[in-house]
Amino acid sequence: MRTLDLLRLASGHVRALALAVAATLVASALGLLQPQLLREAVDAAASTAVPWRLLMAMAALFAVQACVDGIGLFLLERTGERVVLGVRRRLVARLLRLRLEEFDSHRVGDLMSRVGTDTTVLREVVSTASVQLITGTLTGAGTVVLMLLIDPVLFVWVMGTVVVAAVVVYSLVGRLRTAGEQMQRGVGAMTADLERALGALRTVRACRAEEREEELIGRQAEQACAAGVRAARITSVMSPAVELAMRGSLLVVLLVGGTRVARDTASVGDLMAFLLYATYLVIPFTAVLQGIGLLQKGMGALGRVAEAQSLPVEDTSGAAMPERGGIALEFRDVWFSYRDRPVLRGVSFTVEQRSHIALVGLSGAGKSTLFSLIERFYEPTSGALLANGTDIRKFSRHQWRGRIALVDQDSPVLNGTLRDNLRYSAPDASDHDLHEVLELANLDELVQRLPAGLDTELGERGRALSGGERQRIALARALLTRPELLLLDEPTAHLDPVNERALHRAIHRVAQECALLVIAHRLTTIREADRIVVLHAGEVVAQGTHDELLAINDFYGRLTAGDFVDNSKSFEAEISPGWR
Ligand SMILES: Nc1ncnc2c1ncn2[C@@H]1O[C@H](COP(=O)(O)OP(=O)(O)OP(=O)(O)O)[C@@H](O)[C@H]1O
Repeated sequence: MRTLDLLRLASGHVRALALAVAATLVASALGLLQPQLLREAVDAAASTAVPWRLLMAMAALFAVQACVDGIGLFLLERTGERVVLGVRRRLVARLLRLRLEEFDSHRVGDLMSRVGTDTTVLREVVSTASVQLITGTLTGAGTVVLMLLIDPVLFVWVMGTVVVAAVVVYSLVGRLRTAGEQMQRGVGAMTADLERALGALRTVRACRAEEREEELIGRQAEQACAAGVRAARITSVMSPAVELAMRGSLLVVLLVGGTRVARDTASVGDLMAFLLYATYLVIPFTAVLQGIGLLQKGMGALGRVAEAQSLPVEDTSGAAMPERGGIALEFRDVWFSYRDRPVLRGVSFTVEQRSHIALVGLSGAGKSTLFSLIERFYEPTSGALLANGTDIRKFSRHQWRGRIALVDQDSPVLNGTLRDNLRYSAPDASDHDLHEVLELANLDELVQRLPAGLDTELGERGRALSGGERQRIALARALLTRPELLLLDEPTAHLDPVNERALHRAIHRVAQECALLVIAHRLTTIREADRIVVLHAGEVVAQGTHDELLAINDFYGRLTAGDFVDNSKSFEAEISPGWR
């Protein structure tokens, strides 16, 4: 099965590979001619003068062999790189499109190590193991035939020792493969942990956890090392066994062949040629051995690459959306579970066109999950989300996401300039559009302050910015697509009162143009809304305006008595199952 996968890897590169293997084979064949010439030269030198022509031919043969060998090697390395390029591109494309559930059950660092380390092992299989196995086998076979032709009796002696080595190798190959697999898994786990720790470096430092992390990641590295050592142990048994067989066979050749020459039953030329072939046999034999070892390691890596390549991706099919004109979104009896844990239970509410709806509820009530369902990161377990009456599952995800925009709580800023960051959602936006949304998000002052304005590099994940600035950049980016439905996760969380008021004005202006669904923690944000949906433990427990809810819902009153973000802990403690 995996061998098939391996062959499939090489498809598309068959010509280049065949050319490379052919060059290496020609080089090997030229090498095989050399002992024949030597034999003739030695036997001729015994009776006549030094045969210069033969010696010149041998020198030329050496030179041509080296050139052809070099060309073959280059072609192979190049093909290896290209095969890996293809694998990496396919893998990256796949990982970027995986269903979000997959990231709940796979570690990002481990997936990354499949693109980096595992593909590097694969390159070795393609560029080294393939030629080692093919040319090693063919050259080995050619050498064997020539040895048989020169002296069959000597050959049988030599084979006796070689068979012993072959049996040792065969018995160890499976274990080498397992060790290779374990090593790659260890490297994957180490990369995943390192990625996690570096991604949260500030927390690591603040918690003084460097040593603990070092210990943990070091342990993963040790596991990879232990598997590597196991592989080395197996190889260390294999290699001396082969070497012993080789040296033994040389001794046998010298002993048996020497006796035969002494008794005049074979010529010195025969013995020298045979001896040279016997030493030459070491090269293909070792090559095949190393090729088998590499192939086993490569199978482990291939397994990991193939597994990542087969993870399910988001379905991109679906009908085109109708012309723009505003979205009215309806949640109709939506149920949803993360794995087997129900998080939303029969949620129903509507976001009318150009309306402004606030979602409130305690931490863990399911507010962000509602956003994930709207973005179609996950699908409801039952029930449906309808846009202007049509189930959103009917539309292509790509088109649907083009009509809505999401500003998350962590508002990530990507690497690059401010302009790159803003245009991330709308690559064709003009500078005029950019300035419009910058003004809307109250960012013009920031642009003036930045040394290179829109072309200032923001650093990885926007480290040079404050939380509020990052949030407003995320908002400006979202607005640039002119969404028909804007999802905001507590947009004023990081803002001071001045900026908060400015952002509220911005939101108010945006709300004239599109529907707004806002996860709100602050009273000021809640009050802005046309209607408030109160969510508790995955259920909509009340809906209405601020004043209506104050009158009818005791929980809502207590929830909004202060800025309940700060008081949520005491609310949670107070709330009993019968609070409604
Ligand atoms: N990827 C996930 N896998 C499993 N459970 C999850 C996942 N994401 C969220 N949950 C769980 O689902 C529940 C609802 O989470 P959600 O993030 O929607 O709440 P929230 O109301 O947005 O909370 P907050 O205000 O704290 O952001 C929580 O109990 C949370 O533990």
